[in-house]
Amino acid sequence: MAMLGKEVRMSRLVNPKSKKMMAITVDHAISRGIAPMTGLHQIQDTIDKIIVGRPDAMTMTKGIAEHCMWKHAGDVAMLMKVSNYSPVAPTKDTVFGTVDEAIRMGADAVSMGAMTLGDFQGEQFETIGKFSEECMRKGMPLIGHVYPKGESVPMDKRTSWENIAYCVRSACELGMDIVKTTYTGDPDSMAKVVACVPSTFRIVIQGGDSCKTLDDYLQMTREAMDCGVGGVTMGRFVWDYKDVTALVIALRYIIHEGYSVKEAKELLAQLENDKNYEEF
Ligand SMILES: O=C(CO)COP(=O)(O)O
Repeated sequence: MAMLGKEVRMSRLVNPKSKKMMAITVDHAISRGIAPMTGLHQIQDTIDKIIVGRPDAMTMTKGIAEHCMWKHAGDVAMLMKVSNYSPVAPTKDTVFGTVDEAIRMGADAVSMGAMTLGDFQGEQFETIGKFSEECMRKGMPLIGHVYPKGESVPMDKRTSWENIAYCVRSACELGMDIVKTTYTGDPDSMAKVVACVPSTFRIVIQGGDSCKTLDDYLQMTREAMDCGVGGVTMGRFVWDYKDVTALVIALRYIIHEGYSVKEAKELLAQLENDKNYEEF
């Protein structure tokens, strides 16, 4: 029974045609500080704009879900983030939520973070191991936000394929179902990462750390989808964009409809102009 529950929930996260997952995340404020996350200040408004663009799922903490998701109940899969790091302790995630809460709130997955290759890897992995056992028992998918940002990793090695592969493989070994991590920067090295886990294990990418321009962002998304990455869980670039809904739709067309960067940019320009979001 529990295994069926997991399958049912996983199916809500993934587009049946493309088999990719498109999630937008709004969980950053606790980790990174509220002041710099200007796109999240008006949190209800930002969530509303994202949902008009119809992503498959949204990642958030329980408190924001309780306040902001009543009017969207059932419109989008909810991924319940149960841990976060802090602006003054960025190498350690602390757990503040439970699997039972996520189930009670109608979530389709539990999501938790870990920073590898640092002083706190051991305790974070220990926690993940316990959650993966409980999630399996209760039919709940477990998603990791796993990055090589521990104390031993220099800044210029945070996207090396070896370190990203280590994160991805660790998440798989700890019993997670999906891992969200950073794109390595090019499709050949990302394909090496993808090859380091069984094909049934889903890798999705974040966006905010790696891209400066819209072109880079769309290009990264296209390349990632083409080299075996199973989707995205994107945040900052999306909700910092001037037309949040239009960008969610343009990304959805890259991820699910196979759009090229050029086609996505044309669609984005059209949407920004006519605001005719419902048609897409
Ligand atoms: O780091 C993240 C928070 O979970 C993910 O998203 P971005 O990098 O796209 O902002």
